[in-house]
Amino acid sequence: IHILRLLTEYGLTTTYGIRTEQLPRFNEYDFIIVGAGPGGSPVANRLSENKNWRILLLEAGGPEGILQQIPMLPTINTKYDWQYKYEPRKKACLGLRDRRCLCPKGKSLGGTSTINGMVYSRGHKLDFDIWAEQGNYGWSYDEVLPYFKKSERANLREPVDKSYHGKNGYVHVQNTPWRSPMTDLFLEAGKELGYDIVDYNGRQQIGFSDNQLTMVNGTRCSASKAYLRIRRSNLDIVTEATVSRVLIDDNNHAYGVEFIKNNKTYRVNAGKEVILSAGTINTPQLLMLSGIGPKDHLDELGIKVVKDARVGYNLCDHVAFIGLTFLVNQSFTFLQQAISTPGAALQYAINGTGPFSTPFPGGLAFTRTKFATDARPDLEIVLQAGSFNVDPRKGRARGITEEVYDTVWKPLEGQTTWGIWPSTQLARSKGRVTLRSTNIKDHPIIDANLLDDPNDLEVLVEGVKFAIEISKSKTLQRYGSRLHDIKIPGCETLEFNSDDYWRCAIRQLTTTFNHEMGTAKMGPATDPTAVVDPELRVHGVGGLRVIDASIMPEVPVGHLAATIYMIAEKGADMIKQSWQN
Ligand SMILES: Cc1cc2nc3c(=O)[nH]c(=O)nc-3n(C[C@H](O)[C@H](O)[C@H](O)COP(=O)(O)OP(=O)(O)OC[C@H]3O[C@@H](n4cnc5c(N)ncnc54)[C@H](O)[C@@H]3O)c2cc1C
Repeated sequence: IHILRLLTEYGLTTTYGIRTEQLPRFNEYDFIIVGAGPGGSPVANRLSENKNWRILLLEAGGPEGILQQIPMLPTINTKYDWQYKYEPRKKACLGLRDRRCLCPKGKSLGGTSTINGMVYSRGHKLDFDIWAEQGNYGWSYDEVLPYFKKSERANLREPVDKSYHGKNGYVHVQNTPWRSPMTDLFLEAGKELGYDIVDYNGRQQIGFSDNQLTMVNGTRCSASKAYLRIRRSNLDIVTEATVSRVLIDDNNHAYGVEFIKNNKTYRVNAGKEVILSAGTINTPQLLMLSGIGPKDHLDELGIKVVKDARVGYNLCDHVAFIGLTFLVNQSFTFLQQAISTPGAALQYAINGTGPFSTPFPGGLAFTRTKFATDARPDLEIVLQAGSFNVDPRKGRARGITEEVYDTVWKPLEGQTTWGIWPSTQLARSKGRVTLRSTNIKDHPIIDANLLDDPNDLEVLVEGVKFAIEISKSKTLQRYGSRLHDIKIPGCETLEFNSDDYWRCAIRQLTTTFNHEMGTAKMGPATDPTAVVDPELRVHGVGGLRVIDASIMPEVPVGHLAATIYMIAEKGADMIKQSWQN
């Protein structure tokens, strides 16, 4: 029975098959890795394949929890989440609590892959060719595809371009065992609009698709579940250990880290390298606390400058709009009330299938708007088979205020709805992460600067129009699909459904897909904005690499984790090669 297996694996033990130590067993390791997300976990696994090396993985959070294993259950805003927020700005997130978009980040073994939406989607071919053109040797699509495949263990329904997928990797990629009827209608509407139904990780990204998800046997497959359930005596994993800085000697060489556990500070040495995989927010925080960052900012805080570098800049994300709701006459969508039945729970408990086995019942499509400048899709739409009226917690989790909920969604309670979240893929607005203080426990300042570039807003307006076209398709008209027309607070004076109305609505109900990236940008030494080189070594500092979402020089299309697994697999190989020579 599924639930018994879950309880055995995740509920009755504390380490879930992952061997952890209370404290490092040695004073020195060959490699110290900071952070156990999709960046750090694969690196710990691959480096410990070399039995002659001792590896230490330090993670600020604890082990994953049992609830994180059940895809449908939301786990953001819990102890497994750092619960960051963006700074308020004048151009986005205006209708949200305190005018702040939320920035959840996973805090446990597995990192953000334990709280994410589980969508497995790679960047577009051209994304990586552009990285390579910028002087990042080794990162063209043809060179990174083998690493995507190396990380993946695919078991997918058709359509699937088999030659693009891996079968023997650690990350399980599957379709959800249970599919909402709304997904089928979405795909049918896509066909009606002239799109192909595609494997978006294969030959062609543009088209409509069912989700490919990082999951196995109806449960979440996080980075730690994938890569750390190995028992190797040369790999020590210490949880609840928050690294507070990298130790760097007078020759600008990293020789270890300082970390805090149970209010005590410890030091541990790295004979070969320290690898930062603490994610897009915490990696720049750690770099800056260690003296690697913009000189003026470090001076302000009295931090001794080791290397003046553009750390924290280039913050980018896929910005999205969450205010689009459609109504239908028939109850074919995913009603929370319907799935929270004992029957659905029992189905999951026994077989690991049914609605509980899906993180969000939907599908997605990539397309090019009139603003696209090259072959890449600049718009993604994600189907939500049920809007916030179906599950108000989801709205609150995105920062929707009670007042906005009561005005827009409360009148729809009990009715059948669906929604689409359009998202700008090649977002041009750039933000920045800075330190709030020199204390590791203080949340960094995250100024995402969303929708600063008008292009990002206009692509979303196109996304809204595309969603309306889908609603107008014959397929959905059979169910009387229509746009919900209660105006979003803050935009009442504008003509409903005009471009200006949508511009206003998007600025009110903004979100991101929480694909924050780019704050320790990869680039050659000739690029003054680069923090790490194409082999992920920090420019100007020896013995220190960054392997996580922060190294991405430009925003790729799609969701992020698949690309981070690729970066980690490739990064681990580069480390192995450099120590073999
Ligand atoms: C709500 C949400 C939904 C998402 N949905 C998807 C999706 O469907 N598909 C997708 O591909 N991506 C999704 N993402 C994004 C994706 O999960 C992240 O981009 C990815 O996990 C980032 O990997 P990372 O290794 O760079 O960092 P993280 O996964 O954030 O891992 C960093 C790790 O470092 C640890 N750490 C941080 N600071 C320290 C320190 N000082 N000392 C020790 N340890 C530290 C953290 O606790 C964490 O475990 C989503 C994200 C969110 C928040």
